[in-house]
Amino acid sequence: MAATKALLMLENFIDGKFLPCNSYIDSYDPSTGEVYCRVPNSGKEEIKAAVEAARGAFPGWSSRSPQERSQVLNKLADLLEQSLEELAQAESKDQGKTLILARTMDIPRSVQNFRFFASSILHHTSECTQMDHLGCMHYTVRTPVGIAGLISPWNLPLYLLTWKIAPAVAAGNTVIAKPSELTSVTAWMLCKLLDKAGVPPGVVNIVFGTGPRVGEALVSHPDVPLISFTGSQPTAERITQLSAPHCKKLSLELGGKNPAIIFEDANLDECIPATVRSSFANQGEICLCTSRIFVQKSIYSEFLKRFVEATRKWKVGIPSDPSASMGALISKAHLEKVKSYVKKALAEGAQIQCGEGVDKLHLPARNQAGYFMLPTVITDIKDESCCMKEEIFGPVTCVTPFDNEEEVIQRANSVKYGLAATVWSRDVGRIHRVAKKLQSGLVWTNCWLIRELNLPFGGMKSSGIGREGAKDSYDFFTEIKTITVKH
Ligand SMILES: NC(=O)C1=CN([C@@H]2O[C@H](COP(=O)(O)OP(=O)(O)OC[C@H]3O[C@@H](n4cnc5c(N)ncnc54)[C@H](O)[C@@H]3O)[C@@H](O)[C@H]2O)C=CC1
Ligand SMILES: N/C(=C\C=C\C(=O)O)C(=O)O
Repeated sequence: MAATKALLMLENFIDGKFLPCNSYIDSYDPSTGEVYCRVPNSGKEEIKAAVEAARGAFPGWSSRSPQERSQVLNKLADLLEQSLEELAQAESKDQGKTLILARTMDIPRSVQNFRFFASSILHHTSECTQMDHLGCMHYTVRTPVGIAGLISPWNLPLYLLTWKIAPAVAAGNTVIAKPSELTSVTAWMLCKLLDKAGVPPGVVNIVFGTGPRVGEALVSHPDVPLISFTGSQPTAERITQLSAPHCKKLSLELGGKNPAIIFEDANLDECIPATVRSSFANQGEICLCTSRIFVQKSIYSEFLKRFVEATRKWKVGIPSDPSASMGALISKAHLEKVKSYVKKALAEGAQIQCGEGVDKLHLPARNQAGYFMLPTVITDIKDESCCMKEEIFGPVTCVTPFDNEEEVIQRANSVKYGLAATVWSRDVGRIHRVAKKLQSGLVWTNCWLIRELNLPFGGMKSSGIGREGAKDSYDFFTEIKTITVKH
């Protein structure tokens, strides 16, 4: 009889201690479809304990100097970096992404998040004004808000969790974080490093479980005055409703339906590989991924031919395959949802140029039940189609022709989202004009996903409320007060 492998059991981390839970949720390896880990199914009781711990730790942590907090965060960054390979292996297994991506993007960026906020916390200044005729001066001070509730998604698990934990604790808050129940392993591994880095008990508490159960308990708790959330728009709506009676501070980083606009003077040698990457990186499971590609009519046929050829070379493979560009999608339910969009497009008369239903996916026998799908390119689709309006969050992108600048701006802006856009042209004037008119929190021109962490990150319209970055995160995680002194 084959020996059954022991499941990885996670525990909550509250007040510096790992604590078991009364009930657990199964967590799947997306590349095989097998359960490999069990995640605490926490609820109100665990949130109550975490709030007590975070409240107890707040006076000590918030009264430390920025320099002292910075040292701790730098130490944590060093420890994460020393565990880079182990964390990358865990992230790839838990999420389904390629090991290469976890190694080169997710974990390095998690390290960078701590280093970045360890540095930026040292450089904030406050405002001061004078009213000499009244003998007054005025100045502002900022203080940490208190206990920060942080809720993160499954697509970039440690990367997005640390993007919230680092600025919150750098500013002197204590935190209760709830990672996605689908990808909790690297957050649990992070807990093992906190004590060694010098993070006092209760400063960072991580409570695992589902959104409706533990997520809502966190959002509804009256002693958690601030919620930072990254995830879907319907969940953001629910969080907003639950927070309203308490007037909580909210930062909401939500989805996108991001356009790429490709003008006839674009450098296609650069644009095509970058647009394949912007459409399909991380299986298309990044809120910044391109899902509507507008191509000027005169180059449409050439672009499409070359884009489809390049997409067919974007290999889908098991996450550890070094030649794979794409791994497995997060879950069976999500895979089915993404595939259902391709079916809907077909039913509307669209053409599938490559990928789902057209090409064959080759996988090893033990991965046949994994959540894989080929990168898929759709054409001949109307702007009103759900594939052109709704966030699919998978490896599916639509290509459509346009005639002129004015038309394409109007079409690009005709969705409820406004997160990220790319514009490809050699005409500098046009780039500035178009970038300014796009309803989008981020516009990358002649590139994609080059991040400047100092500057605001976030979306407009249904893509969210608030921005994250050096100054924006500091403003969000602190309260400002104006003090007037008459002398
Ligand atoms: N960054 C992004 O833009 C993301 C977008 N999505 C979109 O959302 C769709 C659904 O994915 P989900 O995993 O269901 O996203 P989600 O928005 O439900 O999950 C994100 C986080 O919110 C938590 N959550 C869920 N319901 C909650 C509630 N009622 N109260 C408090 N916290 C709650 C989840 O447990 C998870 O930690 C995806 O297909 C994709 O379109 C998903 C993940 C990230
Ligand atoms: N928020 C997301 C991506 C952020 C990327 C970055 O900060 O570089 C997302 O996919 O949800």
